[in-house]
Amino acid sequence: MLRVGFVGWRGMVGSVLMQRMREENDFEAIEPVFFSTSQVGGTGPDIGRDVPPVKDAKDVEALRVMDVIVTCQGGDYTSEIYPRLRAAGWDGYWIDAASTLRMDKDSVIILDPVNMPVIKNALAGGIKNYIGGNCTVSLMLMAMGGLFQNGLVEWLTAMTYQAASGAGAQNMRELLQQMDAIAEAAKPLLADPASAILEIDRVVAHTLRRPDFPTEHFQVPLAGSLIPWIDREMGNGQSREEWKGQAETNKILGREDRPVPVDGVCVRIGAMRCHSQALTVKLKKDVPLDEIEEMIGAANDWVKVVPNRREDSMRELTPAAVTGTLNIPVGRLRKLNMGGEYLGAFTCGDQLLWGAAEPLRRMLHILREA
Ligand SMILES: NC(=O)C1=CN([C@@H]2O[C@H](COP(=O)(O)OP(=O)(O)OC[C@H]3O[C@@H](n4cnc5c(N)ncnc54)[C@H](OP(=O)(O)O)[C@@H]3O)[C@@H](O)[C@H]2O)C=CC1
Ligand SMILES: N[C@@H](CC(=O)OP(=O)(O)O)C(=O)O
Repeated sequence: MLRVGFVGWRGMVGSVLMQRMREENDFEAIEPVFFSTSQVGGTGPDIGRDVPPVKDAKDVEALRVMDVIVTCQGGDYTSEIYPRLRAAGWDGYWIDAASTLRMDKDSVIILDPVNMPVIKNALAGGIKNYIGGNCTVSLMLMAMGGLFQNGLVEWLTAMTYQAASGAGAQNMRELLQQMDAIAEAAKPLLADPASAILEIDRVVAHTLRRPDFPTEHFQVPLAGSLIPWIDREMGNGQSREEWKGQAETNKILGREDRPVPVDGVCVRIGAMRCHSQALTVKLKKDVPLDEIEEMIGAANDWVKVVPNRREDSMRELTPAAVTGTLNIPVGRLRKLNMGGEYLGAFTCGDQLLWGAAEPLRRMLHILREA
């Protein structure tokens, strides 16, 4: 039985991972050991049976006896502990949610419904590091995998609508605090059906600009607004989130030597945990729309083509419909005015599931079967 160390299981991504592993009875087939940087000696998560007390996540000797380490603890932890572990001779499998090791030549970015052959090749070649991809990239590829599989994508742009959860748990809380502050300010006027809408709007705008509006984590209002920048500046006008689009897509697909151009604008909006994306795809040839829909819908078990109609789009293609599920709806599919080779699409996915925890859970399963 594989001895698997879990680090970061108390965090947001880690909690979703624990929940999914319980749902799929994954703990039955492994010997789990739980680690923490702050709860040493405490009780591990409820997995339906007794587990040993929580161990120190910085104790290299305790980590070294694991066959596999799964970490959702964050990039700083990876940077500190991973090199020490390898330097101590540890030869196990490292499965990580953080971006630190993603682009290393000794790492594979895991998204098995899209790149199982890349993962299998890497396992056969002795690669030991398997890293979850950026949530936006993983969700785009789960949606558009069929077009990539069929070699139809000349280039792709993504205009994103990214949820607060991508910035962390504290940011999700702050989004709700911001919503609450706005609602409180507008309440008296809202209660009066005769109040003027422009007066309500004035109060809301004033509230967003008040110095005591809660912006400790986002730095600016997100509720009632948006933030057109995610992650740090790359120095060429791109944000790091936008840079990951091309870099990670091509690494996942195993085609870094002949990359498909991918670029766009990444924007934070006031959704809780679902990232949405409006995509423009330049196809290599003018393929009929019904064939495109078939390719997209057949690519994996979770993607679903939503008919390009108002009612279906409003009901099925939204964060409200998708949150907490593994579904990847793709809709608004149509040829754009630019010509038959230009495809418009819209997709939405839970960034804590396919965007973070699920590829890690599935990698563990792949290792068990190997
Ligand atoms: N958030 C996201 O959407 C995504 C995140 N990732 C990556 O996953 C990693 C972790 O992200 P995320 O899960 O958001 O991080 P969190 O901040 O939610 O959790 C990280 C760690 O913080 C510690 N912690 C301190 N206080 C608490 C508390 N009150 N409740 C729970 N944990 C606490 C825990 O470690 P300890 O037990 O040691 O105290 C926990 O494992 C990052 O590298 C991130 O880049 C990847 C894809 C998406
Ligand atoms: N950057 C993503 C979340 C994230 O954690 O990405 P990455 O795993 O690439 O650091 C967002 O803000 O929505």
